[in-house]
Amino acid sequence: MIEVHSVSKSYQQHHAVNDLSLTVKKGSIYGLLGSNGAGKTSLLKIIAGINRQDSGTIKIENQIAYENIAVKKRTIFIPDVLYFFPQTTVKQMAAQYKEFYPNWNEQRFEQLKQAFAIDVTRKVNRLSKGMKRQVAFWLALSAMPDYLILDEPIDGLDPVMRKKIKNLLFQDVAEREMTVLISSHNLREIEDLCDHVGIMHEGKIIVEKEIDDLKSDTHKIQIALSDPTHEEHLLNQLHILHQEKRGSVLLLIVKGNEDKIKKVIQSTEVILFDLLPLTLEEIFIYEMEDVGYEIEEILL
Ligand SMILES: Nc1ncnc2c1ncn2[C@@H]1O[C@H](COP(=O)(O)OP(=O)(O)OP(=O)(O)O)[C@@H](O)[C@H]1O
Repeated sequence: MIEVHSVSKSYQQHHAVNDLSLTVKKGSIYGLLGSNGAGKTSLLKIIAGINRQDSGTIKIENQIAYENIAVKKRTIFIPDVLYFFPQTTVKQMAAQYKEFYPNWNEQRFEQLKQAFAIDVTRKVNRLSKGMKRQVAFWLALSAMPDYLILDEPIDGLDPVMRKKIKNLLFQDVAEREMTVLISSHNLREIEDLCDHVGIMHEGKIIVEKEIDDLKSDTHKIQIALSDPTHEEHLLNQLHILHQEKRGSVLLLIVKGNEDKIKKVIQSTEVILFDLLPLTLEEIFIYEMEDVGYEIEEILL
């Protein structure tokens, strides 16, 4: 489990991370979303133990992460800007990883040759941007980390490779409870990957949700009342995130338990009542509206 408690980090006068707390449960995939400059990289570098926070605590499995070799041997951070030693081949990088990471799995490295299909004798710095990223994943997944921290990992990968890497991540999460924290500025890009999503803005988490809860807890409803004078009474009984009127039809985004919502609506006479599914993007649009933010200004 990764526990971030009240962490702040400033550069000169600028608060990159501002009193931020979050928890990533063991075996889950947490998507950290936010616009450019929201503070994602700053936070990930602190969690990975590369930079030190000004205040607050970071614990990985109850241990302080900063300068903790035991934690670092089980954690891999793939940064947004990759670095490989000059003149080093894929094979030489693998040998260095093998030396540092005690769980390095040579058999897996060999197996993944089929997925990545890059000649191991090639110098990594001469590979294309997307191929370098593939090598970073190849090495990381062969090191069998318990914690994988990924900063904008999908950038530069083609769609086939994205799918392959997502499947490999799912496999490691399902089979050996690897914990993944992944940053992105694109909700659509990671919505099928994560079980938790947090949206970061100006150094803070402004909305944080478990995807299954979110999907089962937010509903799009179309309704037309037999007697429009009952509208106010009905709306007062529901937690409404958004409402629109199209003629006599009300379009509502409502939070809460589906059965309870149905019960409330069925206590009023209706001539139309539909409960429709919502996309994750729609859910976030309304959730953020509810806390006073426009998603378009932060993510899209
Ligand atoms: N080393 C540094 N020195 C000074 N300011 C920094 C430094 N690193 C980050 N910042 C500032 O902290 C803020 C957050 O930056 P950060 O890179 O964490 O954001 P981000 O959410 O990862 O952005 P992006 O999506 O563009 O990568 C920015 O205003 C940035 O200019």
